[in-house]
Amino acid sequence: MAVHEITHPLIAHKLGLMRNANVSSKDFRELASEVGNLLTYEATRTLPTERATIESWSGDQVEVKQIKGKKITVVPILRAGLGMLEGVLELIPNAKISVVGLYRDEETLQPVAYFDKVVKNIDERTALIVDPMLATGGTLISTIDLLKEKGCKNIMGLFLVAAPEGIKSVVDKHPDVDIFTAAIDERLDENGYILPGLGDAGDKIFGTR
Ligand SMILES: O=P(O)(O)OC[C@H]1O[C@H](OP(=O)(O)OP(=O)(O)O)[C@H](O)[C@@H]1O
Ligand SMILES: O=c1cc[nH]c(=O)[nH]1
Ligand SMILES: [Mg+2]
Repeated sequence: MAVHEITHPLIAHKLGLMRNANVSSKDFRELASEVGNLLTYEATRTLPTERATIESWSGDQVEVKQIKGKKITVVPILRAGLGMLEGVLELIPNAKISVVGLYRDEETLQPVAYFDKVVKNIDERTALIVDPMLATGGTLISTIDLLKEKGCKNIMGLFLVAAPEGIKSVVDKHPDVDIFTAAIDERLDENGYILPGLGDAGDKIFGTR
């Protein structure tokens, strides 16, 4: 497993706008999607390619590269993961989508799973989990457990902000999973919120705060 903090200036700038207490839902949603797009570009950098021969505009046979194998299923975690989905799909528009629904119980901070609709041949695909926040790590660990139970072997996760405590828990439990995050923040507060963080990402994306 590797944890990648993507320190690109565009990502840093957009994340800075999202941290503003007065950011509107419209702006937060647009920025979540844009950062999701940029993280996808980074996370797909190491996808294996293969050579193929095609007929080009001139009628000549030319060798091109294409992504090898069964490719990707994008796994947005409801609700907040939906806020990044459009930006991810802009770069991999043919990806199959496997939706999972989990929320974090506000008292216990434990994840509660309430929905999953995963593509059938997930054992042949790389799963790209998308969720703005990796806090205690409980939600991500449950999602990875679920995907592995269904046979998925290659798993990556995209996050806007991750807490060191959550990253450690995920690395301990699932050392094979690659994590790409726009920022590794300082710590969790006593309610399990990331500091400095973004606040409640789901509420901001859906305007329910
Ligand atoms: O790492 P954890 O401590 O498990 O917390 C992270 C989870 O919390 C948030 O979801 P939330 O429970 O607020 O659900 P929502 O997306 O429906 O708002 C966030 O989008 C992650 O899914
Ligand atoms: O900081 C946090 C932690 C969990 N969920 C959020 O939306 N934000
Ligand atoms: Mg929420």
